[in-house]
Amino acid sequence: DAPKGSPPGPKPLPVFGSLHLLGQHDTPFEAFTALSKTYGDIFSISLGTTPCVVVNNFDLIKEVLITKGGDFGGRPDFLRFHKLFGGDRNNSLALCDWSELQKTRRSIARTYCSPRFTSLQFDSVNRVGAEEVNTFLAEIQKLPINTPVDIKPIVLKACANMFTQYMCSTSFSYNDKEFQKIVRYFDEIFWEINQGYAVDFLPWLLPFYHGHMNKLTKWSTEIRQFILSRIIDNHRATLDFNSPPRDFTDALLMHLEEDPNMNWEHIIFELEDFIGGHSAIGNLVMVTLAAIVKYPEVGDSIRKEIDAVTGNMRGPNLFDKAAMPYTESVLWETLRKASSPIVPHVASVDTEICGFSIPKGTMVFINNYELNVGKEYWNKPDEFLPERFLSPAGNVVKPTHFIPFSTGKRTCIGQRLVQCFSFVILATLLQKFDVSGGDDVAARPGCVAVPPDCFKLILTPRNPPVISSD
Ligand code: HEM
Repeated sequence: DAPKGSPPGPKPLPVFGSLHLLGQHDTPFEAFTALSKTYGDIFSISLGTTPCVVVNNFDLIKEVLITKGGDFGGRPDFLRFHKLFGGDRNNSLALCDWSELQKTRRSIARTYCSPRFTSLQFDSVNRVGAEEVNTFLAEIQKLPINTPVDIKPIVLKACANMFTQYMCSTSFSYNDKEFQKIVRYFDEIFWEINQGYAVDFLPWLLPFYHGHMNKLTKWSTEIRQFILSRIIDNHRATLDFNSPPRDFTDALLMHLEEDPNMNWEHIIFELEDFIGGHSAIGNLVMVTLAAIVKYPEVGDSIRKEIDAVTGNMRGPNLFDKAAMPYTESVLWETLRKASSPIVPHVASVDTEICGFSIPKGTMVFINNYELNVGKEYWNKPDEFLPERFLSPAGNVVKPTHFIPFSTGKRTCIGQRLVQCFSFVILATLLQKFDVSGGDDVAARPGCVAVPPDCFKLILTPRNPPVISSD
């Protein structure tokens, strides 16, 4: 086929490009869907002076992420990203460009962050999850009942301890002031990463963001100090190179000795990145609870499943997940409706998409919003229907175009931990409590984050029936 040149797209304004077009919708991804109706499933758009391409259907998305994944392994060069990672975004696993180092970092992480069902690590995830939800429940039970309470900090602390216990064999008291502060900073950063800022594309606005950028540096510096003094120092002092690694932290420290391409900074940043993953799970749990408040029948169906599986003689655990497909499908439906954006990719070479030429450096937005809520892909996409993920036989089935964790070489490393820990927190909470709330209980479209200070929830203790689970 003859080369098609650049993809069509709106004519940019000087300096601002087409940034103004994104402001006309609730989320940039809704704006992309609207523009695709005019310009087609692949179009060009300048954001500030950055040349970008947006791909809007599953075939094009597969071409970028899988078939040509090697050509699109870069990430945007936003100043914010540098600020969060010690001045260099290549310290970050999610925001770095593709490299040999990234390949190594992903492979060290795989055993721990994507534990196989029958592995020792999976057993450890289950044990840590079960222990931590007991502490979590004890904290929740201290809260006043039948009145709105701020449960997000408690959910986040439970998630943080699940991560630090699993990855670093260390956990913290919920009353520990330093721990509380660090959990809050991680959550601020998660919220921050989920926002788009004009300064990302208009770097000359930087002077106006001076205070903001300093805040980012402060949060990340304090987190790093905490991880060093409260986690790593002790591991280094007790590391035994002749024994197998006790956890992910040991594995990283041992790798440092063996691999001349890894340095001390890489280890700290990798650990920080992974521990930070807990905020994503805490926020996902909050977004799921918001859906349960809005659709009480969803909570009732989850409870029916928990009561049947546990007989209410014990708390739910990860080995119950296979027998609780409805509860799992609620999490998938939450991820679909939340439609969390895929981090933009960047072309690392001159290449093509669908015959259109894409010069090196072009930023590529993957419009997964369309995949998650488009009428061509889903029946009644606006409704919250977890059943859509259940087969007639009652098993969880996900359509291939549903990729909330993306796909290809930069796919999310934490997805299995997300599925494990969010399941166990949600099932434990709903076994013991009815959850309700006021009109402010809502999640934003196109975002799996809720603000650090978010809605409160009313927890009413249940007296679950004891059911024979024979
Ligand atoms: C609600 C939960 C989460 C969602 C929806 C989510 C989704 C995603 C998505 C869409 C990407 C981008 C993939 C791409 O660019 O093609 C990503 C990357 C990534 N995620 Fe997650 N994620 C979640 C939680 C986590 C957790 C808990 C961890 C850590 C344990 C984690 C670690 C990562 C890493 C390291 C990357 C970067 C991979 C790379 O660029 O090579 N994520 N995630």
